[in-house]
Amino acid sequence: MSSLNKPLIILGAGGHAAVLVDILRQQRRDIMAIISPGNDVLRPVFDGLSRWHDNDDVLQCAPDEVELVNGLGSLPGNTHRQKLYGDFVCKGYVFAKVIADSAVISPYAHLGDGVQVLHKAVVQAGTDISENTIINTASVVEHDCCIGAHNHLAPGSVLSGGVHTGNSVHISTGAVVIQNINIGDDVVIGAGVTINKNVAEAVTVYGARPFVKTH
Ligand SMILES: CC(=O)SCCNC(=O)CCNC(=O)[C@H](O)C(C)(C)COP(=O)(O)OP(=O)(O)OC[C@H]1O[C@@H](n2cnc3c(N)ncnc32)[C@H](O)[C@@H]1OP(=O)(O)O
Repeated sequence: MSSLNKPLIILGAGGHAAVLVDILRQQRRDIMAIISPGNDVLRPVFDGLSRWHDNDDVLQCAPDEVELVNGLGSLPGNTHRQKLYGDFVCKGYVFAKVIADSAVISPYAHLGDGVQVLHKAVVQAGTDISENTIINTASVVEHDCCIGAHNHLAPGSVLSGGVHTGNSVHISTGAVVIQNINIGDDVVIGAGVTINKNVAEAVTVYGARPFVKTH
């Protein structure tokens, strides 16, 4: 169970982490540190925050003293974000939810630990979103959807009512899924694609295939 009061440690210091820290600073959340293992040039949004260099630096804090924020972004085929989440959950740590103030979340939706809902995203009533999933900027998850763990709904993607996704699904920027579709585990839906049939697990769907129907 996550709390709004515990100090946060941000794992990662790239573009996705920058968006999250921006949201959290606007909400005046207590950020204890960001962890940036490399020699990245730090962005202005991180100014004034303590910088740690190793993910294991988290272990100096007991799991009940802090909450973690998964600052790694998610692209098709890259499992670092999911692995990082699993490694720290196994050690007893909890990942905080990050919800932008401009997001619209129904009180009748359920969000799992570590779910991130970014600016202008909408999550409608009856929807369930499992752990460590990103609902990215301006994406829409309509009523009664069931979204698996470790999904990434990239910016501007739209899931109509009653869509079910498995775990580790990536729905790319601007993709659209019509109502009551089932999408299997480990699927990638390409940018801008419209999905109107169920998708079996572990496939990538991309490219335009317009139909022309005579009236
Ligand atoms: C805040 C953020 O930035 S979050 C990150 C958002 N980014 C995303 O969501 C990533 C989206 N990625 C995609 O859509 C990718 O194109 C994928 C994953 C669907 C496919 O990637 P790959 O398997 O590497 O395919 P690849 O790039 O080799 O393209 C193969 C062919 O399909 C075409 N193609 C690839 N994706 C698409 C697409 N979405 N729509 C139409 N055509 C496409 C390519 O142009 C290429 O055609 P060509 O051979 O005639 O040149």
